[in-house]
Amino acid sequence: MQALSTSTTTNLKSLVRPAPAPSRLGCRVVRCAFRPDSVYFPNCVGHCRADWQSSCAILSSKVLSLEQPAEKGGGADHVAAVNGHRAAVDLNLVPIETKDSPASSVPAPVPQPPKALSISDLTPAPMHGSQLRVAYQGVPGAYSEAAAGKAYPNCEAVPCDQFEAAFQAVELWIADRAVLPVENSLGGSIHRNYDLLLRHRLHIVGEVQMPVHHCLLALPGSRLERLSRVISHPQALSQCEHTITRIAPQATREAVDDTAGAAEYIATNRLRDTAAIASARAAELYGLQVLADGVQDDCGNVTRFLMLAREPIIPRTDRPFKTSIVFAHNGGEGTGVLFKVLSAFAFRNISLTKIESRPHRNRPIRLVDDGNVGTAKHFEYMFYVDFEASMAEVRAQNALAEVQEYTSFLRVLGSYPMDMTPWSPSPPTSGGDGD
Ligand SMILES: O=C(O)C(=O)C[C@]1(C(=O)O)C=C[C@@H](O)C=C1
Repeated sequence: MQALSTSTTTNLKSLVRPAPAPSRLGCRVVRCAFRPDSVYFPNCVGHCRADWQSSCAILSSKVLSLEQPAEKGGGADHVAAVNGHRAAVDLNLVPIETKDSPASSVPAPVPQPPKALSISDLTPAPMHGSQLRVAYQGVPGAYSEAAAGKAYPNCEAVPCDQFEAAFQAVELWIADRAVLPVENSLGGSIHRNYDLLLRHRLHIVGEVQMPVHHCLLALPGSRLERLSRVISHPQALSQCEHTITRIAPQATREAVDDTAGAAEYIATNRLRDTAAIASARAAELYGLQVLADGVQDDCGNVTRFLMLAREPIIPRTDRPFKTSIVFAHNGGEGTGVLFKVLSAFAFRNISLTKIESRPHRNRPIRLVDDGNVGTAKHFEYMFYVDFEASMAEVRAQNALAEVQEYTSFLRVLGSYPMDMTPWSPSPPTSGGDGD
């Protein structure tokens, strides 16, 4: 299957069924300060549907945690019930950019990526029966496709040419879920997806961690010493940097959209001097030979993927949960805000598993006139934090209520079960682990 592209999802907007809106009965309509184009209802929960859902998830979780023991046999996504009350933590504070997304920070691919799928090749999701459709970035054989299969066994994986297309596929009901990488143990964070999480209104409903075992693939008969070029996803290139320098020092590296797409490109264009870093499955799919197996720089190479949906899940307390938030604070509110935020978790014994900062695109720079010493410029940031607690827990609700006091906006991206599957590093093989 060819990959779904952003432009085709945009064209489909007029064809897909819009998400149902919350009832407006009895509510006063007000313009949102951050989003003048949007309306919200002061006596209802949330300024817009996604906020409303996040708030409802928290409210519902409070009801669950107070009134009844959590149900057994979790894992499935449950749609949050609406209870019509105002959230204790108001989550309607995030400015959303309305402009088209800027160009990716990833350098433009040198080889042409696989041709994007025409939208007419996809049936909109509401008609597709019982099989869950899961959008991922890449083409068949990509690690993200494998992650989609791990997250949702027996799903129909829907390839998308860009991360943004995967978000849109879910928003436009072409897919039911998206599975997207956010961080890798060697390459670090996939910043693009952090930015897109904020720009779009999907909810994190789960996570999966996948060991990533890379191979160096080329046309049958190719030789390592004759390679002039190695192409792959930028993350994969960075995860294999030292190994490739060691085994093919003469080869230049070029970034393309995904690992399996690199393999497909070599096969389609019969490129004898080029190799791809991709999975063994990509070698099988595109008829390539494995020149070196296990070319990642460390055998403990693992990528964490998030599962995204239109609806949040109701947080529970019968299994370990993680919650992801994003916040920003006003520069004028004094120093130590980050310290105060972190202490709100520390005092409640809540462990943080990740903290990430990204430029605050709506307000990138703060000017500070510091007495007679001139005007100082500070960069402004959005902070993303993952913590080990469920929003169904009172300590997490209290921590967030406190965080809200220190911040100018705050959004819960999702409260979801932690991936607890046992993991062991991939065995060392011919190519990798040489350092
Ligand atoms: O190109 C792929 O195969 C992907 O699924 C993308 C991706 C990533 O973005 O990190 C996923 C897992 C690996 O870390 C390498 C690449």
